[in-house]
Amino acid sequence: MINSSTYKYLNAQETPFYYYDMDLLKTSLATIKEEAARYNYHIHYAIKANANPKILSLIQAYGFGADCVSGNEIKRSIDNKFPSNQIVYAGVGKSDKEIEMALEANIFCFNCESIPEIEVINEIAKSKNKVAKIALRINPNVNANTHHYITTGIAENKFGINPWEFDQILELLTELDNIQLVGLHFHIGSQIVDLSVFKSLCLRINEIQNWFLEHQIIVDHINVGGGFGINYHKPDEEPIPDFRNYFAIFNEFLNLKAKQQVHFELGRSIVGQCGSLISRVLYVKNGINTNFAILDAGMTELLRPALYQAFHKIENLSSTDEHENYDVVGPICESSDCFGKAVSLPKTKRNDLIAIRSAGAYGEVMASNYNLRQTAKSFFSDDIQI
Ligand SMILES: Cc1ncc(COP(=O)(O)O)c(C=O)c1O
Ligand SMILES: N[C@@H](CCCC[NH3+])C(=O)O
Repeated sequence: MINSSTYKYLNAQETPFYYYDMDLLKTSLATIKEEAARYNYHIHYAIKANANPKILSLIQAYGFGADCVSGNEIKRSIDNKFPSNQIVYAGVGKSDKEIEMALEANIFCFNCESIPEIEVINEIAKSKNKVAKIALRINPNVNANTHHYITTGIAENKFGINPWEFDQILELLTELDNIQLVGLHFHIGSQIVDLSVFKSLCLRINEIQNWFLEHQIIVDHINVGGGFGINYHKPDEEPIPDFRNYFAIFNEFLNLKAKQQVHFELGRSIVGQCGSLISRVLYVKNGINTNFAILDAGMTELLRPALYQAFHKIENLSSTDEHENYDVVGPICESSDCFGKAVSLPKTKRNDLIAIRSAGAYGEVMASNYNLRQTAKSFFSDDIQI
């Protein structure tokens, strides 16, 4: 929600830009910390959701670890003071160079996604006289009931190790001296709002963990990944997802062994609601069946609608007139450059300020310079002098 003095400040800036409500982020972080503490859960923030340094240093200050998917994300985490021993590193395609730098940085754990990757990590660790701690990222074949493109834990997906490879993995672990198995890791997808999916995940993890126990393997931690979704339709009514019920599911359904820790990798649920993309109307023009509101922001600033037909609430911050329907589009030379069709907005005109809400996760990080666009700036509520 943007009040009138903030509006005045934002309206004086060159658009488009990202605007972050840092009070909301602080409240979200405090809530997560409190709810996770009930069960002694360990939270790693998924840097991929938003790697803006100012956001990272605030998250780090709450004591969370970092979940990374590239060498550069590991570097960015360390630069923003995330302790290396709280950094986990997943990804199906870790390069030798990235593995080397992660070993040099002494990260907490590699979440390994294939047998050849484990062999390569062992080889590189050996050359450095180190022992790499690893967790097995397992593909549990649990349907996340979310958009097809952001489902990661069904058998057809490229992510993780399949259960039919477990015997081979056990053999390998006895042969490799520079690998230490410390965890089992799962991440089945993103924007999951149906909590029963997490119950199904827990039940499947129990089955998988039992297989390992039958083979005399007890790991230190179970990493259940991230994926908890946000309410894109009601960012003001539900600015913070229901972490209490979310964490309670894992407490109820996950069978843990003594001293076993539970790790989470939360991205969207932490930062999603605190960010908005702020843009200005360049032109309103008549189409055959619709009016187009053409913004100065496009899919280059926020790709999600073009890539996944994702819904983001769109608000006209400058007008309170009667509502009309608009197709809200960007300036990019692609027909998919559309933020919403038949969006009901107060009568909209050139230079009105538009907020595209819930853009804190997978917004700024997925921006591109296609059409040689300028990189959008970001503003933070706590920097605004009113
Ligand atoms: C391995 C892994 N962990 C955590 C996340 C964070 O997911 P989310 O932002 O949905 O919480 C992702 C992204 O989906 C991921 O690929
Ligand atoms: N980028 C996706 C989520 C993918 C998460 C990374 N595995 C989104 O905007 O919803």
